[in-house]
Amino acid sequence: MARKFNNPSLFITKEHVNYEWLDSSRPRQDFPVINPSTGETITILPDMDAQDVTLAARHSAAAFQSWKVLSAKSRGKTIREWASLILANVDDLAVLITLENGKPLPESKGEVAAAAGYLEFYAGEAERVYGDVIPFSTAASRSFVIKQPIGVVACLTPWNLPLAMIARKAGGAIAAGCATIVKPAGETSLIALAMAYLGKQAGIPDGVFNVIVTLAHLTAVGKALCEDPIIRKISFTGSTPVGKMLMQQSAGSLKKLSLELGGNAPCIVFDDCDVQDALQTVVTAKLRNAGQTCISPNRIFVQRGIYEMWTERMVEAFKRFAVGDGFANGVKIGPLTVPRGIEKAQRHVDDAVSKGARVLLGGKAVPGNGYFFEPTVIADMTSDMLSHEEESFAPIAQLYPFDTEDQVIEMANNSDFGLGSYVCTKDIARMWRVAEKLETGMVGVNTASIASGELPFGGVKQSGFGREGGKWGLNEFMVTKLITVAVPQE
Ligand SMILES: NC(=O)c1ccc[n+]([C@@H]2O[C@H](COP(=O)([O-])OP(=O)(O)OC[C@H]3O[C@@H](n4cnc5c(N)ncnc54)[C@H](O)[C@@H]3O)[C@@H](O)[C@H]2O)c1
Ligand SMILES: O=CCCC(=O)O
Repeated sequence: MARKFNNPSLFITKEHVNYEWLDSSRPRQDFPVINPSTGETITILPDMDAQDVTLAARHSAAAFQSWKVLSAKSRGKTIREWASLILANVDDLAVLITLENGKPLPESKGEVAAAAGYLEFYAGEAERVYGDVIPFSTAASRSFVIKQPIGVVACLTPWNLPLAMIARKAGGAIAAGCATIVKPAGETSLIALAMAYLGKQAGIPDGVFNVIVTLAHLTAVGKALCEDPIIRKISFTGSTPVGKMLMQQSAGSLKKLSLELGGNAPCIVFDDCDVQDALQTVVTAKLRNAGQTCISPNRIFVQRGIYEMWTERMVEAFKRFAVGDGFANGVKIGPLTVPRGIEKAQRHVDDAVSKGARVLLGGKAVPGNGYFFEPTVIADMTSDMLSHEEESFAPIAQLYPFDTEDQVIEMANNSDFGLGSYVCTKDIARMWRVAEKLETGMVGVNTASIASGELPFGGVKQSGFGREGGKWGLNEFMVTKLITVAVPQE
């Protein structure tokens, strides 16, 4: 392992994965964590399995009993300390993210800051979980509604924002008074283990934040998390097929679920927009994390009057984004995190070309050991193409011409998915009309910054349900209880 860490304890190897509840003497297979820039093994970790889920769930249930009775202020103090430690270790954590996810180091540092931001927000918001007093319909009783933590929560987190998504899920759950079992994507396990280490240093009690790392036992671990009756809630970010499977597997134990599934974000560029600003917004949003975010503009609709000019300028802008190892200076686009991402990107490009689209830039994987895909611009997309149906999750801008507002709303809503969407226009009335008609959980108007601790993140249709962030996100980890008190009249 060539990278030097200021705090070497954050690089957790097989030997250090040794929780109180883990039976370390039981023989386990190992799995490699791979650097997607080089294809090299960063380290190996123990491949945990369904038995470990059972043990972790029991341990969490015990920890929940003492964590839930603390005041929100007291829990918040520990969570804020956790956020401070995360910020204090930003350089090392960013190295871990770049090592296993591949994104450029400055972007990884941004993700560390975002993760701390989620924790800080939830730490404060938990102090504002208010109840209700119901106006009485009979003089003989009074009714109150309170919120209580739901119990043990399983957080299944993705590889694209491997630290921020843990903070957005587990941060909310823990602030609400729950205990958590985090199952990160196996490809990005190291950052989850580092977060657990810092949580312990901050004073998060044993059992409140557990991590199960696995690659080979993914299916069995996912099933065990869904079926264990101790676990009361599943919060998942990932693909729609996996989300549906988890929902089916959770039916027997009737768990509450939040599913943040794939998107297929429409981005509508009207000819009255500020082209320079819009271009910067769309290009930045598209190429963030090499196009691997669920709110990446996937279908970019550009009004006919500016279509050719926009297309040319987008190509020029994409050419300025250097592709390479996320540790190299000046690199703006790292590799795709998983090799299957390359296959999907190529499938989308080839399908579009076969149906008449024009590739204006890129269009291929970069030869070598890393999982790099060229920044790609494709013009003249149509709704019969594969990437109109599903997100590409790659640095590919897909451009569609359109003529009228009504036409583009129909094109944008012609999707099974509904997570993020974007509108670029200077016309305020149009902004409202279009934003209200788009069938998505979130709309960015002249901005792509739509994710932050205080905002409700989530989708509709096949993009799932439930929200993360804000009071909505906290509520996902709570149950509503009615208390009615008899008040006999004299
Ligand atoms: N919403 C997001 O942020 C997000 C994140 C990752 C992938 N995706 C989408 O999914 C597509 C495919 O990515 P992939 O090949 O990694 O997808 P996948 O469906 O194999 O896995 C997605 C996530 O689900 C987890 N997972 C898979 N099977 C599971 C199971 N049986 N039980 C529990 N967890 C399980 C994985 O660890 C991973 O984190 C991407 O191209 C993208 O469109 C979306
Ligand atoms: O990819 C899913 C989450 C994207 C984000 O929060 O910015």
